[in-house]
Amino acid sequence: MKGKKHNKNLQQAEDKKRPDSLYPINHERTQASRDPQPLSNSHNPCVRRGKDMGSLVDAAFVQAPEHRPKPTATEAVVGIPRIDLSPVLHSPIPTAGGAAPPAVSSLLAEVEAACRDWGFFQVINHGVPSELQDNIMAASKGFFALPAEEKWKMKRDEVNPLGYYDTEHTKNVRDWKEVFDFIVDEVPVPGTDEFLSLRNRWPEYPPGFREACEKYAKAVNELAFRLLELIALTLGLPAKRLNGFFKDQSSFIRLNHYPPCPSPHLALGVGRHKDPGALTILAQDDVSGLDVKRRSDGEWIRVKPIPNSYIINVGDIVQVWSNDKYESAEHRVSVNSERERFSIPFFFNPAHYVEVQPLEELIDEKKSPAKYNAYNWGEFFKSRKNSNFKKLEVENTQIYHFKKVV
Ligand SMILES: O=C(O)CCC(=O)C(=O)O
Ligand SMILES: [Fe+2]
Repeated sequence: MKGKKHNKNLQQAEDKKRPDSLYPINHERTQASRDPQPLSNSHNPCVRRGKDMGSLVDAAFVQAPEHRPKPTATEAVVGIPRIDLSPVLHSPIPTAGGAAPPAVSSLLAEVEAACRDWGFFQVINHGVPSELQDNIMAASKGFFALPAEEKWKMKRDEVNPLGYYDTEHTKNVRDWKEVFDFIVDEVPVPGTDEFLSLRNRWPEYPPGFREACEKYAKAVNELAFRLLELIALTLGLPAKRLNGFFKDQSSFIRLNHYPPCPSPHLALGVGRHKDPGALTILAQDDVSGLDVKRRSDGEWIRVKPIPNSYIINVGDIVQVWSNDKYESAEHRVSVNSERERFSIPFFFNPAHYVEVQPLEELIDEKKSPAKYNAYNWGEFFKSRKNSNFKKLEVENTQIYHFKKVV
């Protein structure tokens, strides 16, 4: 993989061959891809080093040719909208959009256009103290730098999907990353099974890890509710119309670490996907990598990091609630061979028992009938988590499975 000539040969072979035949793959490796094993390199858990292999990308990570990133990222002249939240930072959000002061009305218009045209936007002046973001980033870096044995003490299993994990698959291709997940509200929810009554795992090292995570979660949770209320207003609903769904919320935070990748043109940090929850609030460091699929032409657009901002995207649940007024946009994470990248998404999810369906106020049986059948969020979440845990032969649950046939 090191020599230029070898790279060139790989490049030429790319579009002609299936991914599995790109490398000198022996049967043992292919088998290992089907049944992921813990990897032993603590600094770069995705790279396998072997006598005969140098440091190659395991076949499990290789994307099909049509899903591989282009050698250079596209940075749009007009990228995802940047929205200044200061009009609602220090004053309460009005209960109805119509009664809003002019600065809030124009903010609502910006949020509405961003959700409609991109499904993504960046926010500045969001109210989360930068110190909390710095602390959790430092905690995340400290944790992922631990020896593999230490991280495995926190390893996720089939009963409790929280904690450390380095073999997640997106659409059945392994992601070039390691993660640590924790839930925001650790309250037992009556009537839920073991899988859904989640308990956080907290590592002993680095010191202060838990405190940094919990303080950060509290602050971003406030931002999440503020965004939810703005979105409700843009749908012509009372500001707090959606808040009830988040009593007993199942939101969780993920610490993502994308190590440098020797073949960034073949693998992805996270394969293309749409977030299944309501909203995602993402902090990223200064290494770019998030690509959003532009709705107008299907082009992958790289999101430029803005220090101390958040990237917001609407998830599948907002798509269903809004009956397709807003669509959850496809995105992915590209990796690079030089620098590791850290990101921290907050997945704002309702209670497990919520039945997700188009909001009745937005439905008119004649003019705009409901486009989705109701589905249970807990069941959906569970089937998604199970499919990310193992490589399956079939596609996992998607909201279009609940789309009504008209
Ligand atoms: O790391 C990122 O920029 C995005 C990660 C992401 O899309 C996800 O974890 O769902
Ligand atoms: Fe995502």
